Amino acid sequence: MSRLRIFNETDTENPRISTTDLAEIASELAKIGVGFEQWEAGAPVKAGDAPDIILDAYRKDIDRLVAERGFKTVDVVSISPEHPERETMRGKFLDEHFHKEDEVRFFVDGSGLFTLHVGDQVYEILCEKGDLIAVPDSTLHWFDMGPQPSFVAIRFFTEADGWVGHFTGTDIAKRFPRHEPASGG
Ligand SMILES: CSCCC(=O)/C(O)=C/O
Ligand SMILES: [Fe+2]
Ligand code: NI
Repeated sequence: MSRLRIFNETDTENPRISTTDLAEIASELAKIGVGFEQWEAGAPVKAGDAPDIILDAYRKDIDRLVAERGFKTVDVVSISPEHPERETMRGKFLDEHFHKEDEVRFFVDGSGLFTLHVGDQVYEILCEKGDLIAVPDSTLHWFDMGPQPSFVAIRFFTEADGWVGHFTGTDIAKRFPRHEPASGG
């Protein structure tokens, strides 16, 4: 279940808001210019599937979004818990950074934890299958796929170069919760 928690940056343990209500999540995030929508993610794809399979399965949605918003590049991050490079891939996004373009991601399987640092507030968003999130350019943030990653996200870029992160060098991300592994068998 998708979830939003909002913290003061000085209190990493007690969120001042915690909600799984999708309308409330969208409305809180809209206040900081972040788009949060639910899209149908019914194609039979799973974490670890090859990017081409994902792109073929979601071609219609991708083409629509590209036509509407003028994206130049689309790629896929698809990682299962068995991925041999999972630690390296996890480490790539774990520290505070920003992009010089909006960060638009459509989760079509699994989950991941986005955390945004806006002013003195920290917005932790648990994104799940079916969530489309659009974070404005220059927003400070980090992303945790967890130690046993299991997700597929389609990424949309307005820059031809694709993913470019600018790291701030702060340690704020280390002080906030990480993505907890799913419990149970
Ligand atoms: C959810 S897709 C992988 C993470 C990513 O692209 C990013 O920019 C995290 O900040
Ligand atoms: Fe990012
Ligand atoms: Ni700050």
